[in-house]
Amino acid sequence: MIQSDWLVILNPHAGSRRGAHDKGKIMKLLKKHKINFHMVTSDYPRHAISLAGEMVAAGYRNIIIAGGDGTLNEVVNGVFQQDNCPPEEVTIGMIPVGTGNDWIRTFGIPDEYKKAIEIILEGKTIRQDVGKITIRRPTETVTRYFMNMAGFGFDAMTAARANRLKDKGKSGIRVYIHSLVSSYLSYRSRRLRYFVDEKPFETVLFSASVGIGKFNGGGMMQAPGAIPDNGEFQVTVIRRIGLWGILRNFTGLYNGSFIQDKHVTTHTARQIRFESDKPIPGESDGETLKRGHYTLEILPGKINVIYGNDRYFSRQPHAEEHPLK
Ligand SMILES: Nc1ncnc2c1ncn2[C@@H]1O[C@H](COP(=O)(O)OP(=O)(O)OP(=O)(O)O)[C@@H](O)[C@H]1O
Repeated sequence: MIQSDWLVILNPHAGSRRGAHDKGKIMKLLKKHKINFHMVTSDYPRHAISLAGEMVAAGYRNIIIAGGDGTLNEVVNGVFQQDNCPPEEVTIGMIPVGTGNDWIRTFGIPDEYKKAIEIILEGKTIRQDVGKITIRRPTETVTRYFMNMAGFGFDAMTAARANRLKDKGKSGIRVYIHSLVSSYLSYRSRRLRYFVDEKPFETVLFSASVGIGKFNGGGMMQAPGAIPDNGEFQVTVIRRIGLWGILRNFTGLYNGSFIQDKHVTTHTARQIRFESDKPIPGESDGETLKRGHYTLEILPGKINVIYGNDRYFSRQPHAEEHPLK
């Protein structure tokens, strides 16, 4: 039976355990705003994947995520791995509890519980594109989905280090700055072939980002041209670059102007494939990926999300409204 209540999936670990600390506060705010809901919590890493699948099977179609980008990523992977209902029938709202909270930046949702809940009540939805990653490894092929951005090379090494710091209880922008500096000291750029809609390119890769949303790394605009409902990724490829090059572009990373640097190439793509002799590190929505050869495909207009403002949308016809029941 289809449930009319909201399902709230709360990650107690998000935001360096802000989820656990603020659980009561979030429940109180939801009740105050007269939102009927059933709350479940993720008890261990990746638990939200199976929870989302089970809860969709139990009839929930409207899901509020109280967590960060990693929790959103897990829930969407759960929605795509089940076959009880098409992802297009699921609507996602976000109460940002994470550290970076980068997905909300493209969707005009403030990093504040009360305002985020008011936006959920307003109920404006758009069907956003979803990224599908296929990782080919010698022993297996793995599929993952993402909602915001995937990164390869330096970006992924930084994300992995940031996750380790978060696990140690560190929080805030310092997590990203610390990870950036320590990754730079140990990272080596690698020769890499990549194919944009099958057109071949070769580079010595420092870092690559594949964006549906524009931001990652706690507010860096790594894919300034990404539009979440236009059926295309924006791909940003940074060639080998020295320390001075990074420092010179640091402000530009936050306002997107770094893409004008001579070390940077951008593409729009429906599919992108990365191949290297030694697999490069990868991440999607900040979650570390297994290493292998990566193929990323865009799945246009696949899941309904509640947004605050539409300034970054294409407003193409497939960005249809999906009224909440
Ligand atoms: N009960 C739990 N104990 C430990 N880790 C958990 C638990 N539930 C979920 N996780 C893990 O918590 C991690 C972090 O979640 P999330 O990404 O939402 O928060 P964040 O890292 O603080 O935010 P952001 O990604 O926006 O920076 C995820 O990798 C998830 O697998």
